[in-house]
Amino acid sequence: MSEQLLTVADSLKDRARAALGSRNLILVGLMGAGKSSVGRIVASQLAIPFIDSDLEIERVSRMTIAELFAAYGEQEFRALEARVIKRLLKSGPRVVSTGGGAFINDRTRKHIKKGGLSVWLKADLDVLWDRVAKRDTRPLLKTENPKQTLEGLMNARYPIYAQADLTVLSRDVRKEIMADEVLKALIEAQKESAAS
Ligand SMILES: Nc1ncnc2c1ncn2[C@@H]1O[C@H](COP(=O)(O)OP(=O)(O)OP(=O)(O)O)[C@@H](O)[C@H]1O
Ligand SMILES: O=C(O)C1=C[C@@H](O)[C@@H](O)[C@H](O)C1
Ligand SMILES: [Mg+2]
Repeated sequence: MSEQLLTVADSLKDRARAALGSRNLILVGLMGAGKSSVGRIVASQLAIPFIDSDLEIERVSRMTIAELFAAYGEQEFRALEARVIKRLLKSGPRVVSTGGGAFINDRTRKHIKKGGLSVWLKADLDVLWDRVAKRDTRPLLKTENPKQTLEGLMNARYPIYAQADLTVLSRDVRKEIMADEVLKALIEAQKESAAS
């Protein structure tokens, strides 16, 4: 990378870090949108801690998400998810990647709205399907026709994800490029709020 390009990359990180301040950045969106993988890169670029709520739930419960769904059902999982996310957002700045259903739950969505700046990674069905079809660990997709189930979740959930503070289109490009797009959206949002 030339010296000039390095400077541009550095200033993107610095400007995004300044725009975030002490707030948390919370990634929301459907399974496969890239919340966990892109969130990790964003946190590393901003040099702040990264936490994935699904992994944190698995750590505190000492069970996998699939085991939690099987043993206690979705409702209990959502209650645990709400408590874990509330706790994770108590201090900042952090990047918190949430599970796909977190923002859909009313209680969890309130914690997220209060706890920082939310970013919806929005992707189309084919991008999501290509990614989630590679692993069968997602309990909600253990159906006769998982692609159709995913489409149903998109239809039901997209109007709710749209309530996030920012939306970034999750395209079929490298995760690093997606991470840069999140940083740019953060800077733009800060500029707009300073101008209003
Ligand atoms: N931009 C990208 N390009 C290529 N592959 C990607 C990209 N983003 C994510 N992936 C891959 O897609 C899969 C799903 O990504 P990831 O686990 O980050 O999604 P998620 O939004 O956290 O999903 P979940 O809600 O299930 O936790 C992973 O295998 C990841 O490596
Ligand atoms: O979309 C969802 O409701 C889910 C997504 C995953 O991240 C996990 O949190 C769990 O499998 C539920
Ligand atoms: Mg994830």
